[in-house]
Amino acid sequence: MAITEPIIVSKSLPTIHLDLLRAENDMESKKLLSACRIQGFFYLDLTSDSEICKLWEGMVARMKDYFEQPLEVKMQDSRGSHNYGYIPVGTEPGPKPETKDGYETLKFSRREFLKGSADLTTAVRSEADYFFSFIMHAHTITFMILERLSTQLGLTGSSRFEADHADPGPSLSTLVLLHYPKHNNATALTNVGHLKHTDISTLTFLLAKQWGLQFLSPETNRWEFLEPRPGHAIINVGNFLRFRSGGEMASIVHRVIPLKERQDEDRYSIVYLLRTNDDASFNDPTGKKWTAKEWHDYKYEVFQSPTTLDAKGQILTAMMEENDKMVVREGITSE
Ligand SMILES: O=C(O)CCC(=O)C(=O)O
Ligand SMILES: [Fe+2]
Repeated sequence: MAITEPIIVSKSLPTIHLDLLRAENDMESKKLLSACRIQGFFYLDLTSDSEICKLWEGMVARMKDYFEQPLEVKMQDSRGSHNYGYIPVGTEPGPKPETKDGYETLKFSRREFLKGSADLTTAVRSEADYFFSFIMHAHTITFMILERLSTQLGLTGSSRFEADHADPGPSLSTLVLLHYPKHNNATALTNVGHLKHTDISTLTFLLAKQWGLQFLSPETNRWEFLEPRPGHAIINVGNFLRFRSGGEMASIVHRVIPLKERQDEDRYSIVYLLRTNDDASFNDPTGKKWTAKEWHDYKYEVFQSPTTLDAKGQILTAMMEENDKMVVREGITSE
């Protein structure tokens, strides 16, 4: 896939400044809303927040230490859950035919942390304060972005997006640490990248220093690489924000593909998925009603059963690969 396709780097993503959003700068909030409507992805400049930049470094160091361990040690952290514990490489289908995914993950749900749950693995418990501090930062930033979006749209009271994300209502907000091991030149490429999908989230906060992330640009209809930028997160709109905004916000299909045919360095990405309370509900584009929890569970079921993938593949992309490009294009032409 990577070898036959040209490398196209996206030039369209806007950069939003965290300090201006925090200061409730109206122009910056307007830029934010426009990015969520048109591209569905944007860079968030974090350089004004030395604490989160420092946490990013510390998280990567801890990920390296963790993932370096022998597989049998990491497998002791396997919990058979989508929200906490270890999952080895090759558990889900890959982006290329006949391949499996090329990443291993360690996940922790925010709720398990808040509860002090015994399900948290030893590896997580021993660094609990550090990981929780990262979750709190990522949560506060994504929550603040939701507030700015609600205000820009003139939403009030229980119709504001934050209302569906209130504590202590249970939610599946989760921190996912991903390691894509570099490819050995001698072996067949059976484990590669990350299948195309849209996110089961309201907003996704992603930190990565290595290339690989692509989105299906709604402006050009092409797969474009998103350049990793130091000091910048990549934020994208998830399914819930798209559905709850009546399709006004774009939850865009993305995947991970090595820049060259073989990935020549280890790739580490840190993903915080801000999710709604489990009982929040919405209608999908076909009009079917779902709770957030039902949508989460069903989408994961499809993800993990390659036999139903073709038939139900649209669920993975939230039925949007074709539809949404049209919605977004209409959005652009009507402006
Ligand atoms: O690893 C990445 O860069 C992307 C991961 C991703 O899309 C996800 O976890 O939803
Ligand atoms: Fe994703």
